[in-house]
Amino acid sequence: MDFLLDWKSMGSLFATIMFFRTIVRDFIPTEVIQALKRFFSYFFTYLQPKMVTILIEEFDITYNNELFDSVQCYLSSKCFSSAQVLKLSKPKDSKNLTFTMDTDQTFEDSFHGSKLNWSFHIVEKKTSNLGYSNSNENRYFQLTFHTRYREMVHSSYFPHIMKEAEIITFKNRERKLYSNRSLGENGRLWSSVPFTHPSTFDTVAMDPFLKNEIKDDLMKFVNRRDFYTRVGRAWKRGYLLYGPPGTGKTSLIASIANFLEFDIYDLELTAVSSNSQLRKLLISTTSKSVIVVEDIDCSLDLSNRNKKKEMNPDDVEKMNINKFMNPGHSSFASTVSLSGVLNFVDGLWSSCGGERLIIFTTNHKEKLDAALLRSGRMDKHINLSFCDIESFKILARNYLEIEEHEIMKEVEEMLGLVKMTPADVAEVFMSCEEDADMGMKNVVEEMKKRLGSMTEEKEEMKKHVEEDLIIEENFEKEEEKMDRAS
Ligand SMILES: Nc1ncnc2c1ncn2[C@@H]1O[C@H](COP(=O)(O)OP(=O)(O)OP(=O)(O)O)[C@@H](O)[C@H]1O
Repeated sequence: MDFLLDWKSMGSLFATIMFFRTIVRDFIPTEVIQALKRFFSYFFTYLQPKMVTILIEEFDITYNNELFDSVQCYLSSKCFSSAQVLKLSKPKDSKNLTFTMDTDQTFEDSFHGSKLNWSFHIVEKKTSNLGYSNSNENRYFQLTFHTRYREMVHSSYFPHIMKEAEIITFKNRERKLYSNRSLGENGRLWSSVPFTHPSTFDTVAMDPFLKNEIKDDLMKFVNRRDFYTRVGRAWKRGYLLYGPPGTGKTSLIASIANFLEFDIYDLELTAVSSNSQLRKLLISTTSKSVIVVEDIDCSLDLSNRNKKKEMNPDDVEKMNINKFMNPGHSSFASTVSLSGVLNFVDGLWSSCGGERLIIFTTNHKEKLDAALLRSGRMDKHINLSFCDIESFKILARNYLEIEEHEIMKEVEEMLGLVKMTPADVAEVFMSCEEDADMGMKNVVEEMKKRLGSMTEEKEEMKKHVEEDLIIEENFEKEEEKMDRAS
């Protein structure tokens, strides 16, 4: 019954509509109907939110779209919380797993209170081989947002995405240790392995004040990009680490690279044949890198800037061929000059604005040319010296896991009498297999042994001096006798 009633009311409704439609058609002029239609269409369109859509394709006609990569990186760090289907991967050179959105997935981002909708799509390409990519697919991100956010998206949101992506990429990458020791192999100038040296500012044994000073200096350096641009200087800083062997120069370099999360370029100057090759190597360095030249005094004859190479190019060529045929041979002729090295230190050849820290190490600072040492080239001279009690305590903490010990006072007194490098102390501790008492006892014994041999050496020297004096006296007496006789 209800069913029948329903059908009846439907029929009467339909009849009423038809009746009104006829009245409207017959009695209202067409112009008024058109105007009403326009009004309603405008009214409903106005009520709907006005949206803007931006498409970010992976490849433009001729180039790889970097913004696509930035968006991908940015969204992969965000979409885990809300997207329903995600792809998981581990990119090369990255230490972290990466999530990416799957096809046709959507993600809502919010930025400064505005809602922004992202989706990811793949479509088949209609034309092929025109663009940068050889792939048959066109991958793109679609961003949809209200038109009132147009300006904000352009001026703030995209720059924010690019900055975030840069930070994420930087944090995710595996840092590299680059070395030019395999120069020439595989046609590459640098070979690289992930950088995993464990030395940090906590483990390196040195004066705590100096340590903090270095950290502050490094932080100031990396945060002063605008300053370097303003004053028109290359964004680089030069450190000279000097001191006896085994005092931690290499360990400090590793700590600095770990602290800044920079790559390390280990530049072997003796394997670089010319200034132009040095320039090529430098241009190939990436930003955020530490370029290290160890034992600069042994690398090249850098003591005199004006010294001219007298060898003619044919001799140089012959010697270099000889070196490659016989790697142990010492006659490899490098034409890298001091002025070439100074250009390198001055940042003249650095191709882009990224920050670079140049570190030279030497055991003999006095051998280096003053031009190399002046500030602006070597901005900071860091002296790493023999162990004092502060450095010793850091080593004891690292190797033996102790802060204090009953014979620490004796160690302090002994350190005032004998010279022990941190490497010497570390060596003794290494052999004690973390037995703190044995480590401390052995180190004191080692110091006493050294003190003993120092005393013996002194005695020996004293004896020699006394003998020389006696010989001299005898000689003078003989001369006097001969004078008197004549
Ligand atoms: N200051 C230090 N702090 C911690 N460990 C150190 C320190 N100095 C030396 N060592 C230990 O001694 C070893 C050799 O030190 P390192 O190579 O850093 O010295 P270096 O001054 O660079 O020597 P060289 O001038 O011979 O190259 C390191 O592996 C480290 O274990």
